[in-house]
Amino acid sequence: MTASVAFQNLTLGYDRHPAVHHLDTEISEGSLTAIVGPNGAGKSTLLKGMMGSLSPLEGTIDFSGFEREEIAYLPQQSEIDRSFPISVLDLVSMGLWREIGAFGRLGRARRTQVSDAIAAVGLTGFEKRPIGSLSGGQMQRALFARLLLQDAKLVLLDEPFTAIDAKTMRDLVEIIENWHSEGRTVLAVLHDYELVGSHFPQTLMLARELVAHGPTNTVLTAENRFRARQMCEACNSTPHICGKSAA
Ligand SMILES: Nc1ncnc2c1ncn2[C@@H]1O[C@H](COP(=O)(O)OP(=O)(O)OP(=O)(O)O)[C@@H](O)[C@H]1O
Repeated sequence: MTASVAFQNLTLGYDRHPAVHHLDTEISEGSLTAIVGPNGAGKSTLLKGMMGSLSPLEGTIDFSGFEREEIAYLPQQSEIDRSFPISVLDLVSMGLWREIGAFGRLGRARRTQVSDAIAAVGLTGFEKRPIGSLSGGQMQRALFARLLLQDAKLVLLDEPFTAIDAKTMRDLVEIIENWHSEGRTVLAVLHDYELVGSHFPQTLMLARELVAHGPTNTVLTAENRFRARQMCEACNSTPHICGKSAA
């Protein structure tokens, strides 16, 4: 059976103020999708809804063929607490928590897996470094190493390339493309339309409501981008008349 994530009349929000309105669309298994839209369009809110940290105000998210434990999530950098005193090795090892539990010890095979993941993101030699001492790009590499170990079927990335250099971005895009070729389903919130056009076959454009979803070349049109900006500006200036009303 093929898996999918179906959004049915989905409305998500905060204190009953909707940030994503009446979304109806479906993400198919194995797709590589960029989620785009202006600031405040509801992109991060949609990922939080998929992670279960926000409950729908209305409608449903139906994960057919995906178990909750098979979903990996990379939050925006600004939401990650880097003051916590752990090393790169500890952070990356957390990717194995499903197999070893929160306080389990790493056996030799697991230690090799962790070293391989650290090597795959180019951080060999950084194992003992506290995460608070890493640059933004090094931290993002460490978080991708943790994702590699999670071995998830569905990977959700919130602005994975913010504040990183071009080389790091190329390396991380390669990891994402490998996930895609392995048949994993990947959704990434992105702002760089050129990057989306060259590496992401599918795009979902949001402006609180769905603007368009489908092959990237049909979604990333000047007309859709203009409409998305207009819809978001209307929402931000007069939220009470934004689109359809929530329940
Ligand atoms: N914790 C929160 N409490 C209240 N409102 C929130 C909260 N988080 C987000 N919002 C509001 O919900 C709306 C959508 O925010 P969201 O972060 O999903 O947008 P986004 O498309 O990811 O934006 P950006 O591109 O700026 O990151 C915005 O109006 C935002 O102010």
